[in-house]
Amino acid sequence: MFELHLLCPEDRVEAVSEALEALGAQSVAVEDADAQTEAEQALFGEPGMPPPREGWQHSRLHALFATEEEAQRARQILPMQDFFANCAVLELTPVPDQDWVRLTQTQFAPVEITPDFWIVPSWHDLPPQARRSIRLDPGLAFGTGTHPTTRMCLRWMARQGARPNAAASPFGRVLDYGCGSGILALGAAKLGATEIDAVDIDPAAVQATLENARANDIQAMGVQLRVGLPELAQGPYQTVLANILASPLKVLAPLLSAHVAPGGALVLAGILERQAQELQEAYAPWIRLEVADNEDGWILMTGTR
Ligand SMILES: C[S@@+](CC[C@H](N)C(=O)[O-])C[C@H]1O[C@@H](n2cnc3c(N)ncnc32)[C@H](O)[C@@H]1O
Repeated sequence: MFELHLLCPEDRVEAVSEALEALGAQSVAVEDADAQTEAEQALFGEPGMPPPREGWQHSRLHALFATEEEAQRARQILPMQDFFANCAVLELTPVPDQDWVRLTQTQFAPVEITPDFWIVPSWHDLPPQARRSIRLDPGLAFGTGTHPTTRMCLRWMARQGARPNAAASPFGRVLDYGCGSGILALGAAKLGATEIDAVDIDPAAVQATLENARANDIQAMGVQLRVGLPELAQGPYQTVLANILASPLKVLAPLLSAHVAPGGALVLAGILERQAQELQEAYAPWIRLEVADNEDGWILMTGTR
């Protein structure tokens, strides 16, 4: 593999990316050329909505080609194009052969939720102190336990389970709304929930959750786990978990609130610190949300109906 590195202003990123793909690039990655400097710019997009911009003011593009000939051709042809004005080819580098599977695996170590509750990839031994664990490998669906939003939801559940007077299942009937890999549903099962519905708009997430449930023997534990598209969620739940993002969480406020049983808990993640008030306002007709945890600029909001 060979990688062509280029610089582009924001308004050329799309045209140059498309041209690179037309010239045989197998992938094009775009990053902020000013990253780690004073000029670094944050660029957040919400799912289902167009990105706020196509790229950064100074964007660095990395295009991956299968052969050196293809990469050289792109290197020669692009500078002749009108749309390449103000862009530059930086260099062409060979990509060293690597054991990509091993390399990926080394990037996923066991994740500690609490000292005795861990997320552990299948190729790792369980840490000796792990009394409870979720076996989970990175896949197409979001949720490996490495993101603060997921970790805060799991920590919240672990705290409920750890209460001295907690009943056998501290969660009652559980809804994992936007289940991704199913990590929160699996966490709830490992922490004592016996009746769980996990739903997602993405069929790949539904599939991943089913596979991860099998890998964790959830059925053998006597847990009734139902997995499907959002319409599977029906009726009241004692615990409703949703780690999505602020915009969809606001749109979903009436629906999620309606699923929370009287006295039940709503647990929301995917929210940035500065978005706390807008979430409080969106849920105010039904539930008073409070900030229950925070990590790396993300917050966990919870409330009781
Ligand atoms: C950030 S991931 C969270 C995955 C996992 N629950 C976790 O905590 O790591 C958000 C998930 O919500 C799903 N999602 C987004 N909008 C949704 C909606 N309106 N209804 C249901 N699921 C949605 C996405 O497909 C994605 O799998």
